[in-house]
Amino acid sequence: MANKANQWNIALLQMDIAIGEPDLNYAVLEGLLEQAIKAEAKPDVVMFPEMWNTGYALDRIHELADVDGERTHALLSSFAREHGVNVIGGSIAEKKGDQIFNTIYVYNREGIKVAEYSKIHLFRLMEEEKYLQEGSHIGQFELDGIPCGMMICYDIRFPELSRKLALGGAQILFVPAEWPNPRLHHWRTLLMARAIENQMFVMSCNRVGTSGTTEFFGHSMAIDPWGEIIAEGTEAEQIIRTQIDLELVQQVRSRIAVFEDRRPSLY
Ligand SMILES: O=C(O)CCC(=O)C(=O)O
Repeated sequence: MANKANQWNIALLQMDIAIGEPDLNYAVLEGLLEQAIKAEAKPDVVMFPEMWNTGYALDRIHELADVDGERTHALLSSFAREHGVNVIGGSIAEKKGDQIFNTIYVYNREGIKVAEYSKIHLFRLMEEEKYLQEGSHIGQFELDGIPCGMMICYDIRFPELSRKLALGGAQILFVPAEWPNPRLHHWRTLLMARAIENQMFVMSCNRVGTSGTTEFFGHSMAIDPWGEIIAEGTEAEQIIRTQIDLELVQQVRSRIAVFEDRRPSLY
């Protein structure tokens, strides 16, 4: 169960990512995880950014990606079990056979992998489609009995996906990202829109730092089902902490009955 009935403490680990240096990135993440767990309000859920193991080193991704996710699994599964914490494992470059996926692993408090999701909309502006394989299913799962959804970065531009997750029961949407300048306005607006239109919590975790000439602005956000930003990161590496009460989802949904008022026969 969540901490108290339906309450979750969430920690968003807004990290910098060294491009093409998995050893460094695993070490940075381990440090942040240790820090996250030391807080007085122990997190129920932790999450990190997109492609945190390699960054966008796409031209060397076949040699750098985590083969069958084994290194990531060893770290995250044992962390989840040791500390009794749910883990939304950001996303990693994952090698399966000769294909590379951009994949999130989700662990429950026992350290069991309960779900995985590979990005289904590949971002052409970063030439993802030339190097990565798109996923073939959506990201729906439960943690502590709470229905959740997940998507990755560019996926938030596709409202049909979050609506499908909401219709499948999701009360909270998790979004790891590497969303760069100059599109802060898009990032904030799209995340708020996904929360408002689906009347669910949205938790996003973006990276900070630079990669070549590309700058990443952080601004990881926790947004409630009313669309209010309840926590937001700066542009520095940091842990953003928030506490949510999942009861709010039903309160907002019963106040404005969007799901009952839909007219799917017309659109
Ligand atoms: O849609 C955007 O503007 C950013 C998307 C992106 O950077 C990504 O999916 O990696």
